[in-house]
Amino acid sequence: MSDSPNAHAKKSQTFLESTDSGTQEYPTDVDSVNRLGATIEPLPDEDSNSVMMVLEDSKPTMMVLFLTFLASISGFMFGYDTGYISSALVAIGDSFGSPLSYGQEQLITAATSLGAFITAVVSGLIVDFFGRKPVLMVSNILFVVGSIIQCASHTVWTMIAGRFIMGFGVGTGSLIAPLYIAELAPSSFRGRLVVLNCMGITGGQLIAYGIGAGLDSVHNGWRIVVGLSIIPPAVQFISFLFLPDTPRFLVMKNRLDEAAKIITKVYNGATPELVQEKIREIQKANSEIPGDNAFQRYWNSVISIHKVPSNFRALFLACSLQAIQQFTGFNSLMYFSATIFKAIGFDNSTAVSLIVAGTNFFVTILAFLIIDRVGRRRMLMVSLPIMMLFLVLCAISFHFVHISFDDNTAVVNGDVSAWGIVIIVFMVCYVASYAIGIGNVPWQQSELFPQSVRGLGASYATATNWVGSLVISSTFLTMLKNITPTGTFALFAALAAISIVLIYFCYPELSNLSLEEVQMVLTGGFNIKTSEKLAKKRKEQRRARTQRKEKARIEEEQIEGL
Ligand SMILES: O[C@H]1[C@H](O)[C@@H](O)[C@H](O)[C@@H](O)[C@H]1O
Repeated sequence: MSDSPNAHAKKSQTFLESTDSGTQEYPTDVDSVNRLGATIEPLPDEDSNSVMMVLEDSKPTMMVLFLTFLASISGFMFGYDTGYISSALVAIGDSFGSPLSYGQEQLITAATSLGAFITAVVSGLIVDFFGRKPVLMVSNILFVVGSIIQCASHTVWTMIAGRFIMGFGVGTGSLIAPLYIAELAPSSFRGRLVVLNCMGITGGQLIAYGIGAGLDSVHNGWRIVVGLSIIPPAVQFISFLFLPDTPRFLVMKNRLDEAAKIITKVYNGATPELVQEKIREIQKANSEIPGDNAFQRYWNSVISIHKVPSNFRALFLACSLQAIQQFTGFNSLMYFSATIFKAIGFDNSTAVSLIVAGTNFFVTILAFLIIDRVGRRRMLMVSLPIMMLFLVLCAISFHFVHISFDDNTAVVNGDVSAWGIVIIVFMVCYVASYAIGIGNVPWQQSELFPQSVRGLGASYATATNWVGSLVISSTFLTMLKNITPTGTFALFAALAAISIVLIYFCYPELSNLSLEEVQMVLTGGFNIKTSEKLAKKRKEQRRARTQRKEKARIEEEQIEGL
């Protein structure tokens, strides 16, 4: 039942007052953190039996791994659908009557990013109301419809329409999959499990490049490449018919019994008492956004995300990281590396591009292995300076290579020189340093927000990603022509330099913290020092607990052996 107008007005007023002061959520803990000058005193000590330590420390259950794997199919589709287009553009040839013009190629490529941008914005509105699972399933339908239209298309415009609709699916999936995973994962494994989705993206890109190259000379082979993309969303759709939404969403909707059932399944060692404690913890971190209808609630979340200081800090960080990921230029290589390598003079440029996609994928596996151990902040502070270095080296090397342009701004000819090889080596190093840090960390975005604005915040950040991808993919060739490859790579390097300063001063260490602790860190400032201390403390506590468990296990074995 909805509130009476008076009651609702009062609720909204209280809400707005509290958002002004920024103390609406987590009154006790956050106040203590602020009072103590952002020390970590109010947090549980090593011997505490708190939910944070027992549940968040637990190894992911089979159920969590299974759900993460299925959700990562969205990542795979994101990668596959953005990856196949470079080979398809070549393979389409004159399937639509005449060869594609440069402008048509741009439109076909950009249609998916544009569609993705639109749904990344809209989905933020709906995931918090309808749930993560139903919206994910709708994205599957959009993927399939988009693929079918493309497969059957005989004109450029139907192809563009198919890519656009598929983009709706890509945008929605790219928002929800990491959100779904982050909300399920125990905190000490959250980073890794979200990176699994990134492995889906980079693996999808690699496979799309590979299949595209393999079917290059098959008549209408590009239709097979597109047609294959129907299978993963169909599998994901059917699986999710039988699978749950996240406990955090269910608690938000007051469906506590369902939430309890799932918490029991996703956390190892979840006794009924711990499950109840976990639910209370989630409730405490969750402020219900008031409003009589969806629009009012959406509007109030928009206000909350901008006016509550900790929410706004989270928003600033999530969007900045996605912008840094895109504006430091990686996708220019993803989409145009074949063009660049052709310009430098390589005959089999698609094969050389496979090296870029392969490096991105394999280094993402490395990121998967270390993200929770090394920490997000440290990975960024190592990866960005190395990236900047190799961007500068690429810029310098391009100065020594002769590249010319035709009227369509496409890059042509040039001899393979020693500098050409040097550029490839530098690019591979650049891609590796990208993939170890900024290629993955921004997708941890959901952990920055409290669940009352998590969908909205993740949607702003995902939309930033797609705008960046759209801008870079539609301006890169023009930049090469107008400010030269040296100027273009120097510009990316300059943006990387600014990013380093931003991360150094603003991005706290969030690895190993529970989603509720992240909110405490972002209250009253960016609290870099506090976050580092807290993350370290959590890590040590975890190590000590593992050692204690191991010791107890050995002792038990010895007693049994007597
Ligand atoms: O994290 C992903 C990944 O790095 C992809 O390779 C890239 O194409 C995407 O734009 C990015 O969001």
